[in-house]
Amino acid sequence: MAETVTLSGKTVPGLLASLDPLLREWLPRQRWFAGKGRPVTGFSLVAATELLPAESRLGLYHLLVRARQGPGPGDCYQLLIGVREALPPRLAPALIGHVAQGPLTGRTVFDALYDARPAEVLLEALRTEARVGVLRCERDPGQEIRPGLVPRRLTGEQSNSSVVFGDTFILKLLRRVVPGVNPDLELPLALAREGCPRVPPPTAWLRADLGESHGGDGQDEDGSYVLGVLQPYLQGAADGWELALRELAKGEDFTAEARALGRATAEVHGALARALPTATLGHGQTGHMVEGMTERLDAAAQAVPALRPYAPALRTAFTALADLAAEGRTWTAQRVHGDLHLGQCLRTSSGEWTLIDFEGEPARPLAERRMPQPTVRDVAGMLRSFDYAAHSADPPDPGWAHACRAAYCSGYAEAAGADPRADPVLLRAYETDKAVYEVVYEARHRPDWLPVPLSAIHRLAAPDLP
Ligand SMILES: Nc1ncnc2c1ncn2[C@@H]1O[C@H](COP(=O)(O)OP(=O)(O)O)[C@@H](O)[C@H]1O
Ligand SMILES: O=P(O)(O)O[C@H]1O[C@H](CO)[C@@H](O[C@H]2O[C@H](CO)[C@@H](O)[C@H](O)[C@H]2O)[C@H](O)[C@H]1O
Repeated sequence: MAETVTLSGKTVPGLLASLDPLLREWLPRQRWFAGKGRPVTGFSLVAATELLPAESRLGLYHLLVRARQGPGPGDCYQLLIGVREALPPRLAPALIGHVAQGPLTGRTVFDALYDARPAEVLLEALRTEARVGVLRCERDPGQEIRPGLVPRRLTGEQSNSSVVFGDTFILKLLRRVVPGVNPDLELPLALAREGCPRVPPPTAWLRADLGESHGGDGQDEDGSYVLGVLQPYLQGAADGWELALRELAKGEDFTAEARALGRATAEVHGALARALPTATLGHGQTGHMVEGMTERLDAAAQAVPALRPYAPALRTAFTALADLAAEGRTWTAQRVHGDLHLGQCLRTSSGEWTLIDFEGEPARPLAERRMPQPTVRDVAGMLRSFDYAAHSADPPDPGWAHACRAAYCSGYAEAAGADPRADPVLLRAYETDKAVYEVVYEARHRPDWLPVPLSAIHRLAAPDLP
């Protein structure tokens, strides 16, 4: 049984003075730091909540800080800062630094998510729907959370940070946060209401309620931030990326799984279309969409020189779509996953495919991520992912990707009643847009992987070559 704890909720004057020089060094080194490549020039505090006072053996602070990087207010990050006299060796990888100034002088601060006690404190707060400082915990009254579940931090490369509790729940704490409705909570809640079994239903969630606008990136700005979501942990589930690589290494066929994944995607799309508003994209909206794709391509070509020679040919994928719209073609749009790839698909121990991580592409503005879009966008993401897997194999196996891509589209068509391949212009535009995104993503986060999306760019730029 978890030890009960009273969360302090105090604010701490001067806290940032203690942390600033250490965070400047530490923050840019984190996998989830979104502003890679530009130095952090300073911080401003959006909110600080003391959970456990620093005078106790373990101090714990919840922080929302903006990291300035050049002009503009900078991105806002969620940090859970632990404070101890000294770190035990098991917490060495969590070290942020030794404080030399301000109220925490002489103490050691660390990323508290590496430690069990802070994670227990968070779970207990969610379980009891605690309200402390600006933090608000809410939960689904229909799901039980047993007290005292043992936490374990996930160690994989992530855009956010996750903790598993007793193999029963997983808590994802968002790292770069923006005010407004977050699709990572909004869509799973809507799907749960719709009774869709393909997505784990949110059990509890954490928000910061700042009451007034604090500068965000879109129309949804309302001073309320979604900070984390607790959901059932699918014990024994395997992620699609690892499964695909395993089958590739063995030279095994993956088309049955690809087909099942296509069906699962179509079912989730069906439920989203029932749960949330849809739209028709006419000439104007399609033009806007094409403009966005073209702008992203231009920005990507600026940022990644290897993309430049392909830009004119890639642009034709977008102009072809604009031409169809000019002839009067329209498309149905609805809420979609927004960043679907094999790593977002979990195959449960009973063999069912489940989709996770509805945050959308983290780098895009929230308002854009929440806009209705053609479902082909997710299909394109998955098609790209089969290609990624095949090109990560040694030697690359384009035939494997080709077979999986076809099987995925067939599975999708079976469940949706419409085959994404029936609209090749739309599909090519979205696949191109996704490959361009991936080029930028890899250049920024994993330069060694850049050849993978670039090989697709090469093919997409010359679609008629064999
Ligand atoms: N409900 C779940 N059950 C089991 N594992 C999960 C679940 N949700 C997420 N995971 C694991 O956690 C990892 C990170 O989750 P994800 O939502 O993709 O976070 P991020 O946005 O940080 O990438 C996933 O790749 C998956 O392995
Ligand atoms: O899962 P995230 O929300 O963090 O998504 C980001 O990271 C992904 C990589 O971890 C990245 O996906 C790309 O690499 C995958 C293999 O690692 C591949 O399956 C995907 O098809 C490819 O796009 C994703 O784009 C990015 O947003």
